[in-house]
Amino acid sequence: MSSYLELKNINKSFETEKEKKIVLADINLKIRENEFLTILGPSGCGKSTLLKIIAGFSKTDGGKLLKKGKAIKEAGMDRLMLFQDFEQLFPWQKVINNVEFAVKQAAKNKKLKLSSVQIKERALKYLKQVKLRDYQNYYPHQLSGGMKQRVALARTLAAEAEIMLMDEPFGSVDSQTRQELQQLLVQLWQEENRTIIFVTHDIREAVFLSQRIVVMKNEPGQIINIVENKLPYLRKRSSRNFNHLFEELQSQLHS
Ligand SMILES: Nc1ncnc2c1ncn2[C@@H]1O[C@H](COP(=O)(O)OP(=O)(O)OP(=O)(O)O)[C@@H](O)[C@H]1O
Repeated sequence: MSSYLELKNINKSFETEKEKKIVLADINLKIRENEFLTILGPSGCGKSTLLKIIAGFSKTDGGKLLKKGKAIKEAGMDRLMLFQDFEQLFPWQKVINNVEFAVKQAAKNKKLKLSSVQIKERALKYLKQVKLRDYQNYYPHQLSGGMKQRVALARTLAAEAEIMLMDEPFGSVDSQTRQELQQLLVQLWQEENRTIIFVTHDIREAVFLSQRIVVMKNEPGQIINIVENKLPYLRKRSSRNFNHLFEELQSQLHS
């Protein structure tokens, strides 16, 4: 398997006044370019910690993170995180300016000179993709939670992050909006060449979204299985195969 991103023997512990707690133990994982990978596991198994290590926000106790064979030790614009929190946009900027900010960052990174018209055009392209073009002049506080997550999604796309690290981004929205956002994300992933690493504890979300599902267990956080999900997109939540995979994953998580 060609490996784009590789986690090699990653270990992580946190020290508190009382004890040293091993959170991640010997994590080994190869991630393919442009794949949609989900990390599924119970609360506290270290999913967010693992994502932060990939983002370069959190140091490991040992092990390596490699991208195309080269060690990466710091955060970079190639790996951006999207969180559950609705308040990840700049509240003082309109929707369009939030996205333009990311377009400018991406251009700066590539040493590309863009005119203000070009910057706006690019930002609008991403807002159109998340179906929020008509809300370009709204401020974040004038949007619903699901809309804010769509702007955050547009901003990550506009930043041209090759790797999108998503930490339960739809965890705070109602179930109908959540399903709509899941469908939108699959569509965006199919349109854009991005690698997505998505953290969730929701089995159905993992089955709906991803090509591979990394199943983790608790105390210490370890990978217990990696499941290939070959169900054709767009997945039907009511289908027999969908529910079969759901049950298989459920039994793995509870074993
Ligand atoms: N900064 C920290 N200091 C001490 N312990 C921490 C810190 N960050 C995380 N932990 C501990 O690491 C463990 C894993 O936390 P993490 O947030 O990665 O789990 P998770 O699988 O993402 O959980 P959830 O699904 O509930 O968000 C937990 O026991 C948590 O208390």
